[in-house]
This record gives sequence, structure tokens and C-alpha cells, in this order.
Amino acid sequence: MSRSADDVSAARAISLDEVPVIDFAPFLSGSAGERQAVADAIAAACEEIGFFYLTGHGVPEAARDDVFAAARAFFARPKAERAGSAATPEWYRGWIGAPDADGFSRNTRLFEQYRMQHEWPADPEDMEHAAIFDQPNRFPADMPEFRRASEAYLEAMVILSRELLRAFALGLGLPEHRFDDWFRHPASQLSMNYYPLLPAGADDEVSNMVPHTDEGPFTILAQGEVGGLEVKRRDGAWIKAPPVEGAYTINVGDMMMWWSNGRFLSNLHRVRNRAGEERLSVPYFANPDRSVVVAPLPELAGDAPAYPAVKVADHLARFYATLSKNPHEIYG
Ligand SMILES: O=C(O)CCC(=O)C(=O)O
Ligand SMILES: [Fe+2]
Repeated sequence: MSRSADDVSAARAISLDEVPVIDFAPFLSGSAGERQAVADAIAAACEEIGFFYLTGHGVPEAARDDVFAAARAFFARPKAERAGSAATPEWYRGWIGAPDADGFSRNTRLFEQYRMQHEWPADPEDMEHAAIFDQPNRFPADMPEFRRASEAYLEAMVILSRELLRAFALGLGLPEHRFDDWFRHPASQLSMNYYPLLPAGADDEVSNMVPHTDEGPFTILAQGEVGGLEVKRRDGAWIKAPPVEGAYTINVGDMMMWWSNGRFLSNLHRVRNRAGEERLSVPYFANPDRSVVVAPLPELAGDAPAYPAVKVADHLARFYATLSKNPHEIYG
């Protein structure tokens, strides 16, 4: 099936002025001055739109190709087999289907996910959240390559996320290692997202994934070849953030906005797959260690914190409880 010009070729031709492309290579191997320049460019993007594309990130192309091949193979399986590795409230890892619905509305969840986490040692101090954080991943038993590719990719993401944290810190005018202690056993999540086509008759109000912000500090999104991601500009217009070859799409989430006391924007985005073929994406939702309490950093907020303090495990548990639901069940 051919992709519509709207979402693929034309999307590539849009001006990238709004979502800037930043080369991370000088941050990974440059001088202090070069590192600060990259961090400043990232900070400017985070203040203006909360999104940027990252090239020169050092993640091997093969790691990314392999994880997409794994996702493609998983979502090509019959539903009963996908459901064989379903996530449950008691074991919060695995496949989350789209709710069965006769019709659809602007509030229907029109995508599936396969979610996994790092497998860190259990935290005896936090039995309350053991079901969410202390279980192993629910890999399909008969797909060894899926498991291998996913584990290799998780490893690549934790490495890149630690580098990005240093860039965010420098961009905020903080010591580069300001966030390091909070990411020893990060409660980060990797998701493979599968978006079928929007149903025929879907009007402009209908999205596969409704407008939302991400709940953690930031997200490292790998888009496949098919576009569909849209970002809300400050003037209220939705702009396309199409895949840029070899680049990650990085966005600020709620926790980074809170830490920065609102200087960095956790921006609304949505997915509308109108490309005429199925879409895959692989976001890595970076999260701090589950016991961390996130609050505006005192050195940035002074005595005027704009957000309350929130414990990571509590915040994520509340969010995960909503994941398989349709948005209207969550937002009313
Ligand atoms: O698939 C995408 O491009 C974005 C996914 C997303 O926003 C999410 O999973 O939170
Ligand atoms: Fe998102």
C-alpha cells in the first residue's frame, strides 16, 4: 500500500524550524565548550516547543533495526498469540490491546502496545508497588530474537538517557551530574506502539492516540518510516513531527517540567495515522528510580515552586492503571 503524500513525503518537506534537529555527537565527544553549546541548543528547544530531533546519538543502527523487526513480528501475530503475553494489573508488563469497541469516537484508544521495563533487583522498601516494578518482563516464550533485540535496545536506551540527563542539567545551568543519583535503577519503560489506520470516516477530531503529555522526565522516541506524530505549537496549531532518518524524536515530559519549575515545556502531542499503512514506533519513557520524589529543584524554583512534590512510584502507578482504558474513562 502506498503512503499518502500527506504523511510521508510531504511531511519530510516541512520546515523543521519548529522541531529543531540537534547533533549530539559534539556532546558525546567534544570539549566543554562544545558540550555546553549542544546543551544550550537542547534547552532552547525544550523551552520553545518541548521537542527536538537528535542525530549523532551513538545508538547503533542495527540495535534500532532489530527492535523494529521484533515489533513487526510481534504485531503480525494473531491476536490470541499477542494476548498470550498480555500485561495485567498484577503483572504490569507485556501486551496491552486496544479496547474492543463497536464504533469509535474521538475518545477511542486506537493503538496497541507491548511494554517492558528494565529488570532491576527488587526493592524490599517498596512492596506496595512490587507488582508493577519487580516482575520480570513478559516476553513471548517462542520469540527468542524478540527478547534479545529488546534487551539490547533497553541497554542502549539507558546509556543514551544518562547522557541526555547531563545535557538537560547543563542546559538548565546546573552541574552536569545533578540528576545522576536519581537514575541508578530507573523505572523507565520501553514500549512498542502499533497504530492501525484510522477508521474510514474518522474526521479531524479523531486520533489513534489522543493529545497527551508524557508522565516521566523525557521520552526517546524511535519512529518507523510512517509519520503520524503531531505536536502542539504555542500558538495552538498542530504541526507534524515526521520521522527524520536516523534521528530520535526527544520530548520533555511532566517530571522534567516540574524539576525545571516550568522552564522546560511538557508539550501536548498526538498520533493520527492517515498514511494508508500500519505505523510502528518505539518510545523509551525515561523515569527516575521509583523511590525518588520529584519536585521543582530549589536552585531553580527558589521559594516559588510551581508544582507539588510527587513520588515516582505513586505517580507511575496511577498512570499505569489508566493505560488500557479509553481516554473518556480516564478524563470523563
Ligand atoms: O508514536 C509516537 O510517535 C508517539 C507515541 C507517544 O506519544 C506515546 O507513546 O506516549
Ligand atoms: Fe507521548
